[in-house]
Amino acid sequence: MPQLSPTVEEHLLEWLPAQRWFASTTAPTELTCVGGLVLPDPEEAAQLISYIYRVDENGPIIHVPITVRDEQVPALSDHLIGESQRTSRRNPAKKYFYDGTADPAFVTAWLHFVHNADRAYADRVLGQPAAGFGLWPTSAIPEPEKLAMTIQPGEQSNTSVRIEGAQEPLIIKFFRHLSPGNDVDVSTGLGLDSVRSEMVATTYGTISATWAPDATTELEPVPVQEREPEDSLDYGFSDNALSTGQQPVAEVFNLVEHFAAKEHELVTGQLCVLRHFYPQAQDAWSLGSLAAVRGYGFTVEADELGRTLARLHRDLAVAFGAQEPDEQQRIQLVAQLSERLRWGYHQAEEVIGDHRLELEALIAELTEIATAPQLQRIHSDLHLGQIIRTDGHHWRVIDFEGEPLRADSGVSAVGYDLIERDLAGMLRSFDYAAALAHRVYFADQQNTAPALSQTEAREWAENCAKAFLAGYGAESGSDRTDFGTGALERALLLDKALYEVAYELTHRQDWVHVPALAAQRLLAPEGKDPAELPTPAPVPAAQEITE
Ligand SMILES: Nc1ncnc2c1ncn2[C@@H]1O[C@H](COP(=O)(O)OP(=O)(O)O)[C@@H](O)[C@H]1O
Ligand SMILES: O=P(O)(O)O[C@H]1O[C@H](CO)[C@@H](O[C@H]2O[C@H](CO)[C@@H](O)[C@H](O)[C@H]2O)[C@H](O)[C@H]1O
Repeated sequence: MPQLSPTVEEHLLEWLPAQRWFASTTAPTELTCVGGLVLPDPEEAAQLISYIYRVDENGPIIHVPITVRDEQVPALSDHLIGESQRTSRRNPAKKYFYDGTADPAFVTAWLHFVHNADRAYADRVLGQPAAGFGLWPTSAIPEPEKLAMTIQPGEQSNTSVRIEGAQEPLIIKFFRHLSPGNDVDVSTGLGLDSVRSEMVATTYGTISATWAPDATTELEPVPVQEREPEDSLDYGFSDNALSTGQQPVAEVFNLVEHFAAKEHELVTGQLCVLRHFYPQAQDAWSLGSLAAVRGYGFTVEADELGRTLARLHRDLAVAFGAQEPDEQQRIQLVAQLSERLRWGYHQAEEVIGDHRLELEALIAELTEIATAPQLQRIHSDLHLGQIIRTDGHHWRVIDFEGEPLRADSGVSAVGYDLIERDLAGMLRSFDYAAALAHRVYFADQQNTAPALSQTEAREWAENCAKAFLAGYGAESGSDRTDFGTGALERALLLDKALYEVAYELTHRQDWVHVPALAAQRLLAPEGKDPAELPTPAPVPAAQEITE
């Protein structure tokens, strides 16, 4: 059997570190295929493969859709993963590997798999349409040539693809880092849809898949090394085992046998979520940071954002329930928060300096809290970038996946979490927008835009925070004006700031000073003016602002 040289994995080991979503500080050395899906290409122009890989021996499980083509596609040149040569002397043709999320052939096949509620590999991979998507006529999904699709730009943890030209605009988020169990982004969207919440974009479906996370033997889901021309089948891909029922389970994909043999090692999770897309949407980070950089106020919007969050919390409580924590839950909650604080502090100490005593004093205060607030499903990684303004005036919340650096995010040890965590997330975000404005000011004193001095930046963030809390209070009927004064709220603000330091150390080192300064302030010894604390090094380069 001819092989391809380099192999797809060799290409991916080079390609992955350059992908924003891959987010690893160390280069991967090994990829083990632990699951996947081969989709049929009706035009038979490409092999459409969704690989599920384990990175290195114990690394993350990642999802990598690719297409394999015989010829280069100029329109996809920015998404070429690599090209390989067949090792066959008789037919040394080339193969081109593309990022499947950028290839209309792949995306169309993916949409059909969800829409048709297709099944593969003895039902271990399932297309699951929701909210009537399965009732759309097949013709509502355009042919690949007519599919207008764009990969969402920006700093995403996954890969989101906007689709226009279908019956309705859609957005598919291809999850990149997979976790077993019900994906919290998918389940939250479905739960909110079930109570007809207007705070989110309608969820249209998902694909569930099974993989063997600890597989020691490489699965061979995809014979990228095609058969010799004289073999009875050219590729073997056209007869893969999808629910179309035309073909028997293909021997080309050994997942079924592997699954049967190693049932105990299998886990199931989701590969994507499909939702309604709002083409004119603007996210609150773009709007807020632009306002800050221009020196405009943002309090009207901040008030609306507060009201939006209150409505979201109300709908989440209706969809998933809420409860007053009992004594055992209170203890568990404090223990979990303390653990998170220590984790964050450990990550951040090098940047923020020694504040161990203040941290332990805060943790001691936490244990004194007699009653904890209500627990319910929350957003859990809320910031300005997670709220979009649609239809000119309606705010909706997106991306319920939790904090990407935490495995337990979104659903705490007690099942639910504190709404105050979301409030803290938003206050931190106003601080970031203000810091961006100060950074532009600082980086370019000649800047014609009226960006903010440090004092003005603080004021801008404080005004936004006040308006946001007032909006939240008005809509929810609970006064939040003194948010941030109690131990629990200070702990949640600190928890977020420490997490952000860890996040920035991994992703954007030139932002680290923003949460680091906030953490220093939150940990400032009582009576000590935070301004006296050491200020992290200034950032020379201005962040590009897009309107
Ligand atoms: N339904 C939607 N309509 C319009 N834009 C959206 C929608 N969902 C997401 N977006 C945009 O796509 C981007 C990526 O979505 P998000 O769910 O935050 O992905 P990630 O988990 O990769 O960060 C967001 O910044 C947002 O601007
Ligand atoms: O949107 P994600 O789920 O990928 O969230 C992660 O990335 C965010 C940055 O894109 C990060 O947010 C931090 O930076 C924002 C400005 O870019 C700021 O508004 C947020 O307040 C700040 O936390 C988020 O923490 C991280 O989980």
